[in-house]
Amino acid sequence: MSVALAACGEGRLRRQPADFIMAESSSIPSIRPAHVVGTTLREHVLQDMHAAPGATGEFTSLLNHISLAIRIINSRVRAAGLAGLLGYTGETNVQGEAVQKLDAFSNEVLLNVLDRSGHCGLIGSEELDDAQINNNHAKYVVLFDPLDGSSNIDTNVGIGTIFAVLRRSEPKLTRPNLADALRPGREIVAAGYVLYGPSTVFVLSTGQGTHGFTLDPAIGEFFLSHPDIRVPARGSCFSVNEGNFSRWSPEIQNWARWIKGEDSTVIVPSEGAEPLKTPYGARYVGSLVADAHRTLIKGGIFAYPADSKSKNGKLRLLYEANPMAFLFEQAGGMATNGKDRILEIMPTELHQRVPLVLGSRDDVSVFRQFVTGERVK
Ligand SMILES: O=P(O)(O)OC[C@H]1O[C@](O)(COP(=O)(O)O)[C@@H](O)[C@@H]1O
Repeated sequence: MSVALAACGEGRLRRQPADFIMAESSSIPSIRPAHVVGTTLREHVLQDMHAAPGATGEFTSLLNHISLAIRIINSRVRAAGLAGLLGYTGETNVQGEAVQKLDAFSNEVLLNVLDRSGHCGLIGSEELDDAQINNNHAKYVVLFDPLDGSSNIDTNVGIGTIFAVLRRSEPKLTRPNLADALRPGREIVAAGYVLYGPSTVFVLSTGQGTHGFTLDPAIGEFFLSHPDIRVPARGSCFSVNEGNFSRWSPEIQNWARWIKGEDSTVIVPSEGAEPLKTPYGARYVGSLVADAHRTLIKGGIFAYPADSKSKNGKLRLLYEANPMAFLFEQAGGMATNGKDRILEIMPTELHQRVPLVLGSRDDVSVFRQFVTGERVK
């Protein structure tokens, strides 16, 4: 790609992609830099911080440290087969799952970088039995799933990292403890996930909408690519592991039959809305991050309900369901356990599981109507 030096106001010269310059050279003084270099994740978070009264910069620094850990993990995910990071460590984690080398590596990177940040009073990870006290008087709690979609690691299918950040109430007065983490999701101050897919996309919310950033591998920087994501009110795809059908409750089986168009009941999700058109298409990757990302962008519904084998579903409340629910709600979507709002659930354990249903408002409302019996057929 050729570059040229061009004026960009204030008399400074700046390198620009030549083909862009040619198009507008007739009005060099009016070239707007924004066209050339997107907003970086760092700048976006800084803008958010400036909007927050009494901000000290610690929050921004914490998010920048998380972004650093993500870029390190990304570099190894993209070359896992060459870096000897495929396969298992031989250990079993607190979930009873065999730990994969990439799980362990990603966990170590996040623990190391968060420790170095100095901003974490407490850290909780899917790969750690207990929450870790880090810096006694630090403000924040970070809870994460270092590598989500483990069953897809060795087959090069989309995997991800998920995290949530909470602010401790009295960091200067109290020692960090588990109670700092066992708080409802509505108290989250930031949540995000990263999808290591065809490109690396970081979806983040600090409570001012949900935004997506794409990593430019040539520069090693995340740039704003999906500003202010809005989940469509309804979609045309459903995402669930139908292999569990026989274990679902009759209500959820009814919902599945309906959404596949096996029964022709016409459903109008809310007063005055258009009827929902079935059958929906089926999409299921088996990585929460990949299935949730598609649902966030295109709409529709993702569900990992409870079943006769896993009474509370499979996914973990604190570092899978809560961060996803925060991001979806900030994008105008919905997240429920089938009855209650995920972000209202009061946690009792670090690794507790919860049924998770998230997606478009119309689609999730109908799921809830089937589960609550408001709608049988
Ligand atoms: O294979 P199943 O039972 O459909 O479960 C898939 C679900 O389990 C998970 O892999 C659990 O997450 P981890 O890989 O982090 O343990 C989710 O990403 C995914 O949605």
